[in-house]
Amino acid sequence: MTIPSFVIGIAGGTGAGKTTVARLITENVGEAVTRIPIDNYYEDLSHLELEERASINYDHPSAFEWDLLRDQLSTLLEGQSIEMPVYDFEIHNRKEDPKTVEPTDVVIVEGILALYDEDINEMLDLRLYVETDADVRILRRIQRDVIERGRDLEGVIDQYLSTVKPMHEQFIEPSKKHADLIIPEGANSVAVNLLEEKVQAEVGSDAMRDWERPSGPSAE
Ligand SMILES: Nc1ncnc2c1ncn2[C@@H]1O[C@H](COP(=O)(O)OP(=O)(O)O)[C@@H](O)[C@H]1O
Ligand SMILES: Nc1ccn([C@@H]2O[C@H](COP(=O)(O)O)[C@@H](O)[C@H]2O)c(=O)n1
Repeated sequence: MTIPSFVIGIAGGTGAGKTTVARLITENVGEAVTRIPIDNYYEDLSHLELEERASINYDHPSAFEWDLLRDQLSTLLEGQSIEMPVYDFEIHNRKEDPKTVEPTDVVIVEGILALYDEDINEMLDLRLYVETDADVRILRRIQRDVIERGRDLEGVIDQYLSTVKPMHEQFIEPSKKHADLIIPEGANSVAVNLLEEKVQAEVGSDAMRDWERPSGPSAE
């Protein structure tokens, strides 16, 4: 594999289609891709009761453990494995056991604030922002949170109006200015096909990577 990996950041509002885009652009390259959902880097809140954890603002940048994400991403880019935390949305906390993640040719860092942090942005080779209308996103979110994340309708609506929407406007939408590409309507087939080709090229041609990177082995 190539070191450092080619790193793609995928940001966008809740329900925009980030995970779907990440899945579609990597589905033909097997294990050459590692996905780092930044949800896994929500602060460890084991010291709080479940009820207190449920009322945290999870859309504010302060909800994330950025130092850990920065450290683990750089470790991965140095070619070493990491013990990535794994998040459980039903208990609003990390699961007990982390997951061992090995370095791969392509790494995808995905989450609402994937383009927020300056240091993380510098580690990204390609910055994507998935843009989908707010009404579509909230409808998707209601469906997902109720079916998959053990929430009730009233709670999803309250959370959306009190934190999700205002934080989107304050932090997530403005992070779009860091994007190299904006993908309208999420998984649109033209964008997905182009990005899929890019991912396959990164997995398939180590030599080209070295040409492209000033800091790559051939530049030394
Ligand atoms: N382009 C699309 N067309 C229709 N449904 C989509 C599209 N993209 C995503 N979805 C659906 O919307 C929901 C949220 O998508 P997801 O990729 O999980 O969003 P995010 O990761 O941005 O929160 C999922 O149920 C997914 O299947
Ligand atoms: N305990 C938590 C943690 C996060 N959230 C919400 O998840 C959203 C981000 O995930 P997406 O897949 O939608 O991008 C974010 O908007 C948080 O509000 C939560 O509800 N509970």
